[in-house]
Amino acid sequence: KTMDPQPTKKKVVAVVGGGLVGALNASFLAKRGFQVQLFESREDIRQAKIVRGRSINLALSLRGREALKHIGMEEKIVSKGIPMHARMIHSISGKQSPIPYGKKSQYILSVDRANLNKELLTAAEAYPNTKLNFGYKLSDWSFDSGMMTFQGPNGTEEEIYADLIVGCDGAFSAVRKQFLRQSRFNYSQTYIPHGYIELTMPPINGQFAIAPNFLHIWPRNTFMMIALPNMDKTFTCTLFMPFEEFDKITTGAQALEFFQKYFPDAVPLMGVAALKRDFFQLPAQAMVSVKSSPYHMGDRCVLMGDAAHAVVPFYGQGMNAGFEDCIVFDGIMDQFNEDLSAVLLEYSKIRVPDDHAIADLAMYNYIEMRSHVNSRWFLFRKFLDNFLHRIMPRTIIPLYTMVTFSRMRYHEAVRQWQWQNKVISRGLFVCGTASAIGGTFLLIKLFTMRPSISLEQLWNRVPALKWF
Ligand SMILES: Cc1cc2nc3c(=O)[nH]c(=O)nc-3n(C[C@H](O)[C@H](O)[C@H](O)COP(=O)(O)OP(=O)(O)OC[C@H]3O[C@@H](n4cnc5c(N)ncnc54)[C@H](O)[C@@H]3O)c2cc1C
Ligand SMILES: COc1ccc2c(c1)CN(c1nc(C(=O)N(C)c3cc(Cl)c(F)cc3C(=O)O)c(Cl)s1)C2
Repeated sequence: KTMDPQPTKKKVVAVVGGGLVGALNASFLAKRGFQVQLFESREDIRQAKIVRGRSINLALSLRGREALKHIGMEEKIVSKGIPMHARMIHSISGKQSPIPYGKKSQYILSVDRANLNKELLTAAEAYPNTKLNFGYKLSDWSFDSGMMTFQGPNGTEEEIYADLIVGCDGAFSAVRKQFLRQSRFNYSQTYIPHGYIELTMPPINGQFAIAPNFLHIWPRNTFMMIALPNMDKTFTCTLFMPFEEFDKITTGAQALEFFQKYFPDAVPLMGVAALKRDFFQLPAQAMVSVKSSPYHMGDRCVLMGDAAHAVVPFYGQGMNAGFEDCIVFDGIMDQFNEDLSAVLLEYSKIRVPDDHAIADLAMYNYIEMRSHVNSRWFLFRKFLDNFLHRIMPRTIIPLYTMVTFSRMRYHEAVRQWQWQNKVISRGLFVCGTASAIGGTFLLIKLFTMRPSISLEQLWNRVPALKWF
């Protein structure tokens, strides 16, 4: 009688980092029956007071929602989010122009970061095979022994073992440090010259100061401000500006003067005193883009979320991409029946091209937004996108639609977008030459048939000419 196969004593998986991705990942892994130990350097944010630092609210879209759905959290999080069905573009004159994201069902959600993090930690903690450890800061780990070294809550150094280490410790990951010692590990980080601060727009007479179900944008080329609504009827406004511009504004009066020049409609909505106070509450925060590959080391360690790929926020996809990492990893665990060396190798092979693609897209969008995007250009671009999509719905899909409202792999969305750009530019070229030839032919005909018409009569007769 063959020996009954030993019931696999489920492996110990350590999740390092209890931010958005680590907390979510703990649930994904606990659901699979692993012994999950989550280690977070900060105190339990469910007990601590609100810590300022990262963006207060975030845009949650389809990719992130699919991950939440996987652990049964989608409804709970969506119910506390505010739908944004369109962008609201604010021109310098204060004119507001809505641009829908798409059909009725295509909306994004403004969610509160701290609340999301708390809900995800509580969901992970609910699993009997999960333990959350706060005040544990990883300082190193060993590939061969699987031992991790932590600075424990009372300053003690603790060595803890895991079969698998999942690095979800953010853009400045300590888990990734070991990867940097590894040959053939590729790593790049780019700080952009822009920083950001967050300002608040309070409710007026208990109501939202501006339309709530919109992502408000004040595009001003090198400067840009966006505002996302909160459940308490405030808006969190994020001002993006080069650090050297922030450095020039050192007094409340200068801050006010700057806003009156570039965002005049926002001044009365923020309140002059609050604007002067909020502007200097925190120094402008930096934004870094991190790309790395591979995401794994043998069958011992894998990086996910910002630890693997921190992206600039100009696509609202950082968290959504990190959440999608969890779905992809989980799917590969099924595919390879949890054989970790096969799973980790496949995960890097599949996920690196996609996370690099969204990192590139976000950086591309940052460069586009800061160079020539003012409200007229933004409106024109989105109008063109939506117009072409309407006449050729299956051929031309706006890039943001593929990124925000589909699960299409990020690198495939980029390929499709590049193909579309070729089709459009070729199409425009053909139309351009055709209309030039047709137009010239018409003019010649006009002149040969009625030589009497003078140029300024022609000028007056063809109003479109006045644009040239
Ligand atoms: C201004 C701004 C706006 C953004 N807007 C959006 C948006 O609209 N939509 C979107 O999808 N994304 C957005 N993002 C991106 C999003 O914030 C990040 O992608 C997301 O927070 C990444 O989650 P994470 O868990 O991987 O990393 P983090 O959120 O950074 O969490 C890392 C965790 O690890 C812990 N940690 C760090 N080092 C250690 C250590 N050595 N030991 C133990 N624990 C450690 C940290 O305390 C932290 O809790 C935005 C980012 C910024 C900066
Ligand atoms: C909390 O801090 C932040 C900071 C930046 C962002 C968000 C939250 C949420 N963001 C989203 N961006 C898109 C998008 O696809 N694009 C191309 C856009 C990109 C920019 Cl920069 C923009 F201003 C509008 C759009 C737009 O189309 O509305 C979404 Cl869709 S949501 C950017």
